[in-house]
Amino acid sequence: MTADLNLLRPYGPLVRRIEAEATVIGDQILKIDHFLNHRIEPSFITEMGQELAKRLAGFEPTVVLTAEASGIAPGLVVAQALNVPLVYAKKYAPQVESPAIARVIPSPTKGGETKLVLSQRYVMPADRVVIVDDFLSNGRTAVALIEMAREAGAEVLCASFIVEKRFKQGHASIEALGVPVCTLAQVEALENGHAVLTQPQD
Ligand SMILES: O=P(O)(O)OC[C@H]1O[C@H](OP(=O)(O)OP(=O)(O)O)[C@H](O)[C@@H]1O
Repeated sequence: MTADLNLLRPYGPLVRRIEAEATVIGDQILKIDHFLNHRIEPSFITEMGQELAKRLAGFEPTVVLTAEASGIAPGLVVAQALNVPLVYAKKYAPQVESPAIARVIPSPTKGGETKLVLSQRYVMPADRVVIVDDFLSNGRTAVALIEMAREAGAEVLCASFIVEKRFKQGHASIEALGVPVCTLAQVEALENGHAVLTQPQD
C-alpha cells in the first residue's frame, strides 16, 4: 500500500506544542496529558479533531469508532464535524447489549489485559467506519477495533490518531490489514528528554 501523504501531513500547531511542552521519560514514554487526555483543552482538541475530520471526510464514513477512555474526546469532535454518530468500545464496565463482539488485548499503558466490548446494535453491516484514537503505539487497540468492526460486517476505511509513535509497530500492523493510517503528529524517536518529530512543510 502506498501511504497517502495528505493523511500523514504533520499538523504544525500540534508538532510545535509537543516539541515545546511534552514530558519525555526514557525512550518510550511521551506525556502530553496536560492538553490531550487528562486535562483536555476544548479549543485545541476541537481544532485537532476538525483537522482529522477534514482528512477523513472523503471516506464518507457513517460512524466513528473509538475505545474508552482517551479516544472519546477526539472521537466526539471528529464525529460532530462529520455529522455521524460516535461509538466507543467499552473497556471499564464492559456490559453491553447482546449480541456483542469482544477482544482481549494487552493493556497499552497499565499492564495486564484489557477487554474491549462493542454491542452489534451500534455497528452494522452497512456501516462505513473510521477509527479515531488519541495515540497509536503498538496498535493493539486499533487492530482490535478494526477486527471488531469487520466482525460486525462493517467496512473500515481509515484509522486516525492525534499522535503516532513511528518507532513502534502500530502503523505497520494497521496497514497490514489494508487500512490506511491518518495522523497529525509523527514521533520518530524519544531521546535525551525530547521528542523527535516529522517536521511540517509550512
Ligand atoms: O497502539 P496501542 O499500543 O494499542 O496504544 C494506544 C492506546 O493506549 C491508550 O489507551 P489506554 O488503554 O492506555 O488508556 P485509556 O484507557 O486512558 O484510553 C490510548 O488511548 C490508545 O487507545
